[in-house]
Amino acid sequence: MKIAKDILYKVPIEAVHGSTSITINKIEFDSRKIELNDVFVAIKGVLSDGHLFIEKAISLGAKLIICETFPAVFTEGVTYVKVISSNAALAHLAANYYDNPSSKLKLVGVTGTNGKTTIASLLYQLFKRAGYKVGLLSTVKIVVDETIYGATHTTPDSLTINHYLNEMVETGCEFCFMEVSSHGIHQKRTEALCFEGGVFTNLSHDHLDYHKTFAEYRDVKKEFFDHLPKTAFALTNADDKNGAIMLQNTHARKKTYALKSYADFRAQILENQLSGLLLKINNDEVWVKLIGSFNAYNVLAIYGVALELGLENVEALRLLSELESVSGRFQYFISDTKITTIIDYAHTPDALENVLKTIEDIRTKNEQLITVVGCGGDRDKTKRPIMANIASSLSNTAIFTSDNPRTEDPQTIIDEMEAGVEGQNFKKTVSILDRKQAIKTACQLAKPGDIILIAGKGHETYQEINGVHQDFDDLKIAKELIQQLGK
Ligand SMILES: CC(=O)N[C@H]1[C@@H](OP(=O)(O)OP(=O)(O)OC[C@H]2O[C@@H](n3ccc(=O)[nH]c3=O)[C@H](O)[C@@H]2O)O[C@H](CO)[C@@H](O)[C@@H]1O[C@H](C)C(=O)N[C@@H](C)C(=O)N[C@H](CCC(=O)O)C(=O)O
Ligand SMILES: Nc1ncnc2c1ncn2[C@@H]1O[C@H](COP(=O)(O)OP(=O)(O)OP(=O)(O)O)[C@@H](O)[C@H]1O
Ligand SMILES: N[C@H](CCC[C@H](N)C(=O)O)C(=O)O
Ligand SMILES: [Mg+2]
Repeated sequence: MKIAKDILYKVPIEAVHGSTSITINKIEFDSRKIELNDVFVAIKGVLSDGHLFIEKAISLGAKLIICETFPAVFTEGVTYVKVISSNAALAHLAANYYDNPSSKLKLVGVTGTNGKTTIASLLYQLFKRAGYKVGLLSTVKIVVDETIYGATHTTPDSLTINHYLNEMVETGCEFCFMEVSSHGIHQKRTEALCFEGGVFTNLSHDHLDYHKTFAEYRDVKKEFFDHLPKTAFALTNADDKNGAIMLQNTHARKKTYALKSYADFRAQILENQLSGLLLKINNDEVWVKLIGSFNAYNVLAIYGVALELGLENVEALRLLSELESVSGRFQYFISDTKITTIIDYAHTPDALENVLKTIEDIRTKNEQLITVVGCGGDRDKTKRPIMANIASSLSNTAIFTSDNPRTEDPQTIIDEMEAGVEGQNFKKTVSILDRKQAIKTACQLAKPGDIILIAGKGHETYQEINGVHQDFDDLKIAKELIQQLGK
């Protein structure tokens, strides 16, 4: 049981109607979950407006209503608090409700278009290997030291974040690494958290359905760094043209990493093979099992964070060399006939181009590259033709197929992809609606030594079609087909 006024601490309040000395049960922002004596936070969403459900919440027992506009009539015995932003209020309420768990461990947020899951997951792995209890909030999963929970978002809502942070504190975790998505920042899911550090990876085309312009998308990411405290570090990629912009107005300790520019943490790629990368980080050589030049950036960012959090240089380098790849991020297997199949979550033009260029760097001319790729439905449509163009120009064969069509017609998505293919590349492409058939065709086409890239779904174990999640695992299916076909 908590007292209303205690959990309202730091919430920017405009007006109050009723008493804030009441005891409350728990906080909800979905009226359907309200129980007796709960707080209902009314949020103006994308699809509907929580303010329309205030009456419903009260009928289910809500005693404290947090809203941006007062209703026309007040209900007796219910307290109403008018706030400037319900999202921001929710963030503070959630942090207060769980006694500010983010201030009781070292929390590091990773933001940027690509690399968040990789960096956050590998930091989790590295600090576990260093002997600490650690937490992780990522697209793939939520981990409280060794207990794994499913993830629904890259950055969950603030109630969920604080719930798990609290569990981490209770379990004795000293560190937590979390992904900070642009939706998360925009919806203030991370607003009341106390960060020890922030990392910027890179910025490229994504989510322009939600953010409308690239500048708006960039500024939302920057907001995360604007809000970091003086005591935190802000580590940015100096090779990315938006890297410096991110730190323009931050109060945090500014640190940079780069392969091409001057930076606090510098690396050089000495070798880049299918078995890993040999890097020279500052003055030390280290062999890591991760593949592809983009992973040199990820490794360098991880190294920077490890040092900023107090690990010794030698220990950080040793731990880097032990890291294992993250599920669905350049995950691969080699068949009996030496066909290499790579599963990668690349679902943006930039990520796809990176993965294809990485394969280009490590393959010899004799091997054919067959790419299977689709684009998700109900998401940014403008990336479809661009991704198809990239796949068809950088592969010997590109097979366009369905990703998660969601509520869209999968054939329409493929048509929109095909529109981006340049004339001279058209003969290298084929469209197969059914993802399993598309993967099967790639396996049939592949000759010994060839490379198959299956892009877009990475770790996902389902395909979402019209609201239904059907079992689908790219890695499992590819392994089965390769075996069935005796490849
Ligand atoms: C577009 C978007 O970000 N939507 C998020 C948003 O929901 P919304 O604004 O659509 O909510 P809404 O349905 O309009 O409802 C408004 C309010 O009314 C409430 N309501 C609604 C109905 C009712 O009967 N009673 C009631 O109280 C709802 O609980 C809500 O508080 O707030 C919800 C609660 O936090 C989120 O779950 C939801 O994420 C949806 C499911 C989603 O798909 N989000 C994706 C796009 C997302 O956030 N992705 C990023 C990663 C992107 C990336 O970098 O790859 C992420 O961090 O996961
Ligand atoms: N530093 C990087 N630069 C460019 N591309 C990268 C980088 N790291 C990973 N990628 C590519 O982007 C894909 C997605 O990587 P990852 O899941 O780590 O990113 P993310 O930022 O968490 O993405 P999401 O927003 O979807 O959660 C990977 O599968 C890989 O192809
Ligand atoms: N976090 C990403 C996931 C996309 C994954 C891809 N498989 C798809 O379904 O579009 C997003 O919400 O845009
Ligand atoms: Mg992610």
